[in-house]
Amino acid sequence: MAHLPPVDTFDYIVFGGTGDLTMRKLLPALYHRYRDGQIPEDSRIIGTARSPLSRAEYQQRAQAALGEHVKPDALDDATVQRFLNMVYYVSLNGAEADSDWPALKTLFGDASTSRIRVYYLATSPALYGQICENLSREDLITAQSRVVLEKPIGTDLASAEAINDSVGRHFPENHIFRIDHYLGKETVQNLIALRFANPVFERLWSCDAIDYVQITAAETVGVEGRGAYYDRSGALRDMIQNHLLQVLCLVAMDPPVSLEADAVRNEKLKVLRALKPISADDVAIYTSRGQYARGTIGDKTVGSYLEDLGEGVTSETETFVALKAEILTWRWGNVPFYLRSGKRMAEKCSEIVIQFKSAPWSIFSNRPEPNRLIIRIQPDEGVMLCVSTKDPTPTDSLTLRDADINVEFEKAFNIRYPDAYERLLLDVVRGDPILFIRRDEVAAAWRWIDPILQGWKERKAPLEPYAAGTWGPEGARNLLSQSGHLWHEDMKK
Ligand SMILES: NC(=O)C1=CN([C@@H]2O[C@H](COP(=O)(O)OP(=O)(O)OC[C@H]3O[C@@H](n4cnc5c(N)ncnc54)[C@H](OP(=O)(O)O)[C@@H]3O)[C@@H](O)[C@H]2O)C=CC1
Ligand SMILES: O=C1O[C@H](COP(=O)(O)O)[C@@H](O)[C@H](O)[C@H]1O
Repeated sequence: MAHLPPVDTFDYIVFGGTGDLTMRKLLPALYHRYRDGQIPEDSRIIGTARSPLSRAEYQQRAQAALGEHVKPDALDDATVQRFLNMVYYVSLNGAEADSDWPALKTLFGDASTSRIRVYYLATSPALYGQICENLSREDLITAQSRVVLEKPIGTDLASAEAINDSVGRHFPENHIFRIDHYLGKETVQNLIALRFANPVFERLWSCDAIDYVQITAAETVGVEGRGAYYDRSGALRDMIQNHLLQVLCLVAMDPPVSLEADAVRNEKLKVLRALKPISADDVAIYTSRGQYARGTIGDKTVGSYLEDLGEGVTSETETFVALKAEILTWRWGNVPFYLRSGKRMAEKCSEIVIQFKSAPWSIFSNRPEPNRLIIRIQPDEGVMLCVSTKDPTPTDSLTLRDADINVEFEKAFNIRYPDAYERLLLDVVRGDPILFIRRDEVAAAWRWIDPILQGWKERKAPLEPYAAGTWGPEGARNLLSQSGHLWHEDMKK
């Protein structure tokens, strides 16, 4: 492995330290970076939550989480023990002024104020403002402090603005890191390299050559233990408002003048602001929403969303959304961007499909299929260009056959692909905001999403059931077929 320069010593204070995200993603990510020598031994990871746990009990939970979420070949006892030595716990209600803030203060002790302090808010966003208020009142925000906000920030534009105002009263914008883990995925970052280091693509990257774009994030899991959160959120707020719109921005933005964070964010913002509004009255034309019913995934029969929520529960929350977005710019005139995301779908797969226009004329006995560029975000990260080649069968005519130019990154570079959080957690310590979302981007995304939510609330588009293990409801197919387009559904191709 190449030498990875260590970051400066830090204290990472995770509010929501006993939660699903911390156990499943944050601790394993920090472990991997520690194992690769990027985290100095005198750094500390301080979990906080209301649960009354001793440090030893929290370390046991952390150890169990590593056992469950880190591959065995990356776990060795000595490294795990040294990592656990960095782990602390403070029982604290982040939302209450009279909670045990002195315990946190004592833990900081007389550590130099030049030590980097990261407050990671992995709780409900409704608590972000109060936590920051308490940190400020307790004088725990130093010049070297940063705050990380998990998504989704708010449930609409008004609540997002209120949260951003309340956090912004205590942290300057350049110390606020709004995380979107899709931006930390290698292949999503690779979009910048693919587009702006390879003129062969960028020259074709517009309505001149591109027919339509599809961005999919499909999951086979249901809501698992997160029903209480998810039922108030739904797929549009959980996945589209943040992850898929961010991916859309990277696909659609103009070349930034540099890789300086604001240069990139300015270009993304232009895309968000150029999205054609979908009014509440138009949701039936531009969107499809669904909720999973019982079905089969692989050879396993799984229950419906309502069954997953619990007996006797009713809900109109969407677990699937597809929509047709349009970007009102010269580059993207008349190029639909189809976005879709759902739970309990046929396969776990996130990908971008760039569908090029057909050849204007064919001299062959069969027509060439239009070229298609598939950027696989996960799993099997890679890029595949589908081209027409000569069929090698010795017939009397020159006929065409489809073939793929396929690069699988993990194989090509012979390296374990890091989880998105591994990159992002250390970027916060480095103070590098390029893969984090600026406040105006959050607002622009909600401004576009709000009327869709309103139209759905007014029931202007049906909530269709779809069988678990399929690609979503009929409405999603109709959304494309009316323009003669098809979803890419055989992800292996
Ligand atoms: N889980 C995931 O995969 C993802 C989650 N997120 C976001 O991350 C955040 C956390 O999600 P997740 O981990 O799933 O949620 P969980 O419900 O699993 O965890 C919530 C955590 O917050 C703590 N908590 C609740 N209230 C308080 C309080 N008043 N003071 C201090 N701690 C408190 C809980 O512990 P206790 O009850 O002991 O206080 C628990 O540790 C959410 O914003 C979510 O949207 C984003 C992307 C993915
Ligand atoms: O942010 C979220 O993302 C996950 C999907 O992430 P992925 O990296 O596995 O694609 C999703 O399950 C969750 O509901 C959502 O909150």
